[in-house]
Amino acid sequence: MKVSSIGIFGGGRIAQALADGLARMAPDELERVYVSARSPVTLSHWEKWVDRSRLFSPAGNAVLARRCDVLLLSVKPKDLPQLRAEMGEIVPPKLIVSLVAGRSLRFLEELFGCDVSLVRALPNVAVAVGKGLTACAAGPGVEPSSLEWVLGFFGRLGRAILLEERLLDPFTVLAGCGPAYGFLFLSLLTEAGMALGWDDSESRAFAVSLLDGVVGLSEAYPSLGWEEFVQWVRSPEGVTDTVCRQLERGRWRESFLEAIQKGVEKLVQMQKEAGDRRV
Ligand SMILES: NC(=O)C1=CN([C@@H]2O[C@H](COP(=O)(O)OP(=O)(O)OC[C@H]3O[C@@H](n4cnc5c(N)ncnc54)[C@H](O)[C@@H]3O)[C@@H](O)[C@H]2O)C=CC1
Ligand SMILES: O=C(O)[C@@H]1CCC=N1
Repeated sequence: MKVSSIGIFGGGRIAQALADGLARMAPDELERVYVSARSPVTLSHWEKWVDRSRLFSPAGNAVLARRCDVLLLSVKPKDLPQLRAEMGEIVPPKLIVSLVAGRSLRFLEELFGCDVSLVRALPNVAVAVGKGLTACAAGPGVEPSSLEWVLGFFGRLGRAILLEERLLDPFTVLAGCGPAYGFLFLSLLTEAGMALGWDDSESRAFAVSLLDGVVGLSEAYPSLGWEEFVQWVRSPEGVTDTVCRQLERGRWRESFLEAIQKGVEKLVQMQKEAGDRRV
């Protein structure tokens, strides 16, 4: 599929992560990007990536929808109907790529009609550094070359995989939201360091080095299970053992797994409220 222009509708957090990733990993791609956003402040951020002539307010959404080959939707789920109305007539061939969490291909098909190609892509913010994890699911009738384009686009920003659509919601909670869980853990490590007497920036640097070491070890010993890694450090009756026992008494594992389940329930509830029948 030949793509000359990519319209990004909604230039917020995930779209800006994409732009940063493109600037690092595929700067040529930014030359064909057009963006619309509601707030002038948001648009002014985009001036570091995209020429001002390619930045639009929502009043330009119809122009963008006409002009661009790929229409990438990155507004909040609740803003999708309004955006659709502003986009006006969509004349095929167009490839619509929706990053919107929890809005099914069926819902999008009802919104945009069945004569456009629809792909859902669920990235995470690590696309900003070329380490994203993005899952894609294609609507019926999407040309293999269009799907290949989407996988290639997100593949340049990390890892891109194809999933059955029914797995996109669990994937959203695990991987789309996942960076937040990692940062929560880093913040906890930092807080612990500060409680033990280091200042904020030293503690933060320790926390990052620690996790970097953990990732390095997991890559160097791929056959070891997570529990084996823990046991490597957790000498019986030792200090790590004492800390781990305390965490286990606080049911931190159960609490985390229950929280993930709550995330899935939240997506289901959001879909129901929007009248989106589940896939
Ligand atoms: N933030 C993340 O890590 C991820 C977000 N997503 C999905 O991406 C979508 C966007 O999320 P965020 O970037 O976090 O939200 P955000 O609120 O930061 O960005 C949304 C942007 O869309 C703009 N917008 C709203 N209506 C518009 C319209 N009619 N025309 C033009 N711009 C409009 C808003 O002003 C805002 O700048 C959501 O549907 C979310 O589920 C998916 C994966 C990861
Ligand atoms: O929190 C959210 O709703 C979005 C979806 C994935 C990451 N952020």
